Amino acid sequence: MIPESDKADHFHDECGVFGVFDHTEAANLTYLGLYAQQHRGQESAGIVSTDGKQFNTHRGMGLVADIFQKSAIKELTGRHSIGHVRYSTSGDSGLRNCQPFCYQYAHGGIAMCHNGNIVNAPELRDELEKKGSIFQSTSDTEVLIHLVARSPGATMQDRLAEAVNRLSGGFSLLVLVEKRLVGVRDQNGIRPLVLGQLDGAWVLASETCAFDLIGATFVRDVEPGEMVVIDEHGLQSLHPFSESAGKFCVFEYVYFARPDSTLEGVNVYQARYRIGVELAKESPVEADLVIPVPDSGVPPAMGYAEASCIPFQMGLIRNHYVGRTFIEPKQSIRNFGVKLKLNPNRELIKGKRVILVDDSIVRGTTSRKIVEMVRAAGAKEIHMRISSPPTKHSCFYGVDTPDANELMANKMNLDEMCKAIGADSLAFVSFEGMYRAVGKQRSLHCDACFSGDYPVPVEGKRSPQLSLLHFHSRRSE
Ligand SMILES: O=P(O)(O)OC[C@H]1O[C@H](OP(=O)(O)OP(=O)(O)O)[C@H](O)[C@@H]1O
Ligand SMILES: NC(=O)CC[C@H](N)C(=O)O
Ligand code: SF4
Ligand SMILES: [Mg+2]
Repeated sequence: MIPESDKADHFHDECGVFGVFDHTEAANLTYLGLYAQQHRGQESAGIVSTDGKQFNTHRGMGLVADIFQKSAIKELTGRHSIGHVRYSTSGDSGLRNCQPFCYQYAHGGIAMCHNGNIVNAPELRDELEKKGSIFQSTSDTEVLIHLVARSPGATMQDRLAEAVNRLSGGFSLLVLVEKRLVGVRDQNGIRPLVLGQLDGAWVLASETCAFDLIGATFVRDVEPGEMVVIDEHGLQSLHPFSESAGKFCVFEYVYFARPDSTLEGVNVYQARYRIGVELAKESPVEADLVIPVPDSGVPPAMGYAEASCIPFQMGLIRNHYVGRTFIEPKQSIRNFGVKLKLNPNRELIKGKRVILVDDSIVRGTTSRKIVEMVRAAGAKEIHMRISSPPTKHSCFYGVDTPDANELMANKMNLDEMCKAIGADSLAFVSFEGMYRAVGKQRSLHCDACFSGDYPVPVEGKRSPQLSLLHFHSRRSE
């Protein structure tokens, strides 16, 4: 298990969901859909399937390929299935909080999973416990299941709509009942959810890269505030929430989503590349090489290099067989972890003025180490260029982030940050440049971690990470 104190070193990927209705290979497809979305969460994964009567569940800690052996998938019978890869934001990362959750209630079996964060989950849980609810986990998802179970609504859609209307936060969720698959995107559409078709069956996923792997056709994004209900009669689109034009997370384009995904009509790779172009126009500097910090820095560095007519070179080589830096247990080892993961190519760098391009500076641990390594490899000058505005605030909508006071840009101005990471110059793309590159109006996006403008109120909230745990340990003191 990942020690909680060490998890929030960077902004980390969120969760990924996948669902399929009425396909002979439902569980296999879900396995592949999760496999393609592994980048969105590596702590745990799970699949629930049903034949319309009985529900089957398999969940485990770790990576999709390790959790699901052939035998486990064989047990996941039935033509309908949902699955989840998790990076925790509410509740610890243990097995009890793995998704999907699957329960029996007054109306039969119900399974549920989501990507996002229910900001008012602690308050709702408190209220539910006072009414007698007993929880098996510390996850925010379980709060929603209780709300659905207690709802007096006549149909599943009514019960779910009533429950979801009580939630505050950002979430894309999948619900599987005996003969229905439901996908819901919160009214701001903060987290992604896409709809596709395969062999006549409907599929839902966080990102289109999941459809590419299984050969499904992308149909459309689920709209902000939309509930799609899929059953034997087809797909029904409902809008049970108050209208909103949407506030899709702009960080999906900057970092979280896979570059080969297209979300809300924008290809992620192209958006990143164009941010690099904007960055080069806004913050040019004379240099010999443009070097990306792999992997996330590659597309913006390519854009920067093209726009500035400075050669692009892979001056930092990444070892892809090393675990992500955030799972290292101690600060001393974590620093060592950066060296394990990235190694400068001395022959390229020696005596050169280099521009390093990365997507974000969060705590600054990575950037500081990289600048140090590149300097030690003989670089004459190091100019750091970042393809997002300074990250000054925590995310409360499904992304694991450090407390705001641990974010470098929250405490320091540009000059201080430049000094702290040891670069010769430092520049971030502007909000205008980022949105020009994305090609959408700023008002259609959440950019709270850069601007502090939270589309859903978060007053009085601590870091979203472990909010439920903190809440409960405080209460038991
Ligand atoms: O605030 P810092 O400590 O400087 O960290 C920021 C870096 O961490 C993340 O990359 P990560 O190493 O997780 O790998 P990735 O780019 O391949 O996802 C992010 O993309 C930045 O590159
Ligand atoms: N990153 C996420 O989307 C997490 C989903 C949910 N809040 C959990 O912690 O399980
Ligand atoms: S706060 Fe940042 S990471 Fe969180 S949803 Fe908004 S833009 Fe995305
Ligand atoms: Mg990176």
